[in-house]
Amino acid sequence: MTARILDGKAFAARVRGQVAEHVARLKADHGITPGLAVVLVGEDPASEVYVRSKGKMTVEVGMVSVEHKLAASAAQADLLALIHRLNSDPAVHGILVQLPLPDHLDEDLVIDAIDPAKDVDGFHISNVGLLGTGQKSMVPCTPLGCLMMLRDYHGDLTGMDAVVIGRSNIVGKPMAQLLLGDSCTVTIAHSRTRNLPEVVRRADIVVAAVGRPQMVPGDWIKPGATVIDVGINRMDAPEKGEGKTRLVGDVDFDSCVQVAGAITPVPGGVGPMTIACLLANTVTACCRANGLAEPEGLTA
Ligand SMILES: Nc1nc2c(c(=O)[nH]1)N[C@@H](CN(C=O)c1ccc(C(=O)N[C@@H](CCC(=O)O)C(=O)O)cc1)CN2
Repeated sequence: MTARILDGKAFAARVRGQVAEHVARLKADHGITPGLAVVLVGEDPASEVYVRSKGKMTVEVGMVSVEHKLAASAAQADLLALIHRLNSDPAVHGILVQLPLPDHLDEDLVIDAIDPAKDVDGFHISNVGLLGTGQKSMVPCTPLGCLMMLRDYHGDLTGMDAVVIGRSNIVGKPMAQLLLGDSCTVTIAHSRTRNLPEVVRRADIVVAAVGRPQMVPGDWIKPGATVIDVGINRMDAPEKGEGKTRLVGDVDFDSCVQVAGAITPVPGGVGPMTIACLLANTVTACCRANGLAEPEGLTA
């Protein structure tokens, strides 16, 4: 058996199309244009690429994009002052601080300075608590994208056994909460989990988010299971030429694709959904701020 490949690039394009339609309606019916502010501190090359893509796609769906670039040496007080300004700017409905931050900045303090209603990353402690208690919240973009893909493929997830490998605040924990919210039986596994292969073999849904290249081999996967690969690991690829690299996920695609029922590739799987869901969250935040109906199918 060869698994069905879940095409995140095409799915993300559809989500962006839905966002664009909603933005057009907000403008036409209410004269409101959603605005997203992205803050980049320093010159991490990958972060620069992601921030550029976010700005470009924000404009493409008809929203206003504001970018703030701070030097790598920026003081915490200056970053917090910028966030406070954005919090009180009525034209800004979503605020995102690109991670990782330089080491001298306190990530928790910075994230918790963002107005929870504008926290389109869903990382603020208030949103974490709301999600954990099953209340309306802003939902982290990558797990939201995974959930959308799973719902699209399976329809109802009720009663399915899901194993999330990885316990990060950004992906593993919120992913587990979302799957629980959809009535899956959820296990969070991690590097210290005993008998990890056996635990993973029980799962109808495997979400791999550990940040270890190709860690999950095909013989850990139950035949027919759905495998969602959140890993984005850049590896040397001398076979492509000197100094060349390639991206691999946290699962060994070549062996897993032979056993799984469905699988997301890397690149082109979950990654593109992250920015699509950021745009979806910005429209949701804008609607909530204005007391308007939220876009259907774009929230958890
Ligand atoms: N504040 C945040 N910081 C970071 C987040 C986040 O959600 N919020 N996530 C990641 C980076 N990220 C967006 O910021 C992101 C990562 C990957 C992709 C993506 O489309 N990946 C492609 C491959 C791209 C490539 O060739 O390098 C794919 O998987 O197909 C989009 C966004 C960390 N920081």
